[in-house]
Amino acid sequence: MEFADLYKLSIVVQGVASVVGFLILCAGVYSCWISPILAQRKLKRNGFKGPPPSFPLGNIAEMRKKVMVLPFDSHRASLGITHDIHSIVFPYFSRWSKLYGKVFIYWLGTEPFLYVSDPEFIKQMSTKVMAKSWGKPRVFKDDRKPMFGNHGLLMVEGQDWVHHRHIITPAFSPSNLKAMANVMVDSATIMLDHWSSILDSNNNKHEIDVENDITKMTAEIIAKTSFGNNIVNDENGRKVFEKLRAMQLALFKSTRLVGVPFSKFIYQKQTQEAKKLGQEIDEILVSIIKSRKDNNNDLGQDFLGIMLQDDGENQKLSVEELVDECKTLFFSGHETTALALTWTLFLLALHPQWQNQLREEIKQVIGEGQLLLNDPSNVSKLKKMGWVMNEVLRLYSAAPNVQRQAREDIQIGELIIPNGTNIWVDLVGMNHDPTLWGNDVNEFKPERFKDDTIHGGCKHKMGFLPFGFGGRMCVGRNLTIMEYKIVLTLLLTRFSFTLSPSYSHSPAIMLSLRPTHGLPLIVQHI
Ligand code: HEM
Repeated sequence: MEFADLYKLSIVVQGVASVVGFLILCAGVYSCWISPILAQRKLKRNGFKGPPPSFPLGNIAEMRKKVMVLPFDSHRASLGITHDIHSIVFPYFSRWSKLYGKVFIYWLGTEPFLYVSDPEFIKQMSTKVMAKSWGKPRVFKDDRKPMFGNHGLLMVEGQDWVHHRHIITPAFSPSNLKAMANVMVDSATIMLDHWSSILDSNNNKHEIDVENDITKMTAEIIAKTSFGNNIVNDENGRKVFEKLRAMQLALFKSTRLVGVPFSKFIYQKQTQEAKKLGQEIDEILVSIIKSRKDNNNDLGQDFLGIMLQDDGENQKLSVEELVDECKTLFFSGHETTALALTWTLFLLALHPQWQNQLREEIKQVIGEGQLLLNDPSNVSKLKKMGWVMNEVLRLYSAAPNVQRQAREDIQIGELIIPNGTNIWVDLVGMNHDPTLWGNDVNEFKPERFKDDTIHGGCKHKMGFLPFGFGGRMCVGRNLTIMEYKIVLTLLLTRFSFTLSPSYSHSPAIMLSLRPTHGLPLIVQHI
């Protein structure tokens, strides 16, 4: 090629590169700036109010100021133990809802979110839109991809969601759950025997961080129920189990600027760490799934085995989908249950009379000694324990919110929720709303569920949604209820609990609602 031709070619290449660069810049400016401004105008036209956002953080600056966890000592000194936690964990929502009502718009970066803590609005929303037509916020899908993938039940949408839900629901059938009860008894007993040996060498009284131990135990239970009993001894199984927990910690550590353009580049180290762990976990899960598939004659009755079964009607899930389902079940299946148990022990430590009432009920319903081992599913008859569980989920909602994204314009009364708007249903806000529960809203009163076991006397039937609402309601709720009752029965029949002086009351949102400094309790043999 002649020099002149080369020169012409390089001019053309430079021209094309400049045009491509310009187009990328335009696309960036449009999606990060112009599109959010247009969305904001549309929301205002449709009657939505809310705190004014600024570019590029939206309302995050104001939210982050208040989210900061106070240092251990100053927090202990400044806070007594109050169950009025909405203004502690979501001070900005608490303030904004006084200004703008129970439905308003706020911004995470350049993403508009519709805040909702009005049960009537939720009722109307869920009658207008079918479960499969809701989306899940794209910003969260992206942010939590290493944990849940994009093909697990929590994140899939549309017809894919229908397909996944259809395959996964049978795994939680009563007969499958009954078969899982012994796994729960075994794992809980290992933890309790360990506590016993600590007490034996400490004059029957010792401080134990129960949150830590309970989380490990529920993680072991979900690992065994997902992949079979051998998973904790198997080399690959142990690795995947450890890496899943490491990734969870990596994601908890970081308070990322979700919704802010290019924020991934600011938190590059954490993003890379979670991504790398995510890839390693995927590889190990693929090898576990493949070897299980090769052993076609014995797929097993754990979650993985059930998901692999072909009922002749449904196409099975692909390996990629199975990997995401395994991760989804692991993360959504142990953290929330562990927190429900942890906050229960906290509240029972403050209310020893309820420890005694539950022990009495256990004695009456289950009897003493070995009965639990004969038929662990007997625990379903423990009614008072059910009230306690509901009251704990009300005061300290393990899952503090439910999220959706509109995939079409939705008209609710006079308002139109524009397509693409993210929706944040504030369960903590509703659970602590005196207009729904009365003036004793922040008191621990399990008896409010005595005559109204489902709604606890809440003034609106959609005001208490610990497991979500509509067709996307939690698929694991029956498993949780059984696990909660089995573990709590075993705990209360062997030990008594009081709050340690070193406990600092600092509930905080780290995906779930957690005690920031753990839960140290003084544990004694009965
Ligand atoms: C105290 C324990 C639990 C609480 C408070 C809880 C709460 C929730 C909530 C609020 C939702 C969202 C529902 C919605 O979007 O409307 C949900 C969904 C889900 N939960 Fe749970 N959950 C718990 C335990 C579990 C367990 C043990 C598992 C699995 C073993 C599980 C698996 C899931 C899955 C897969 C979804 C997505 C369902 C779908 O979108 O179809 N959860 N849960």
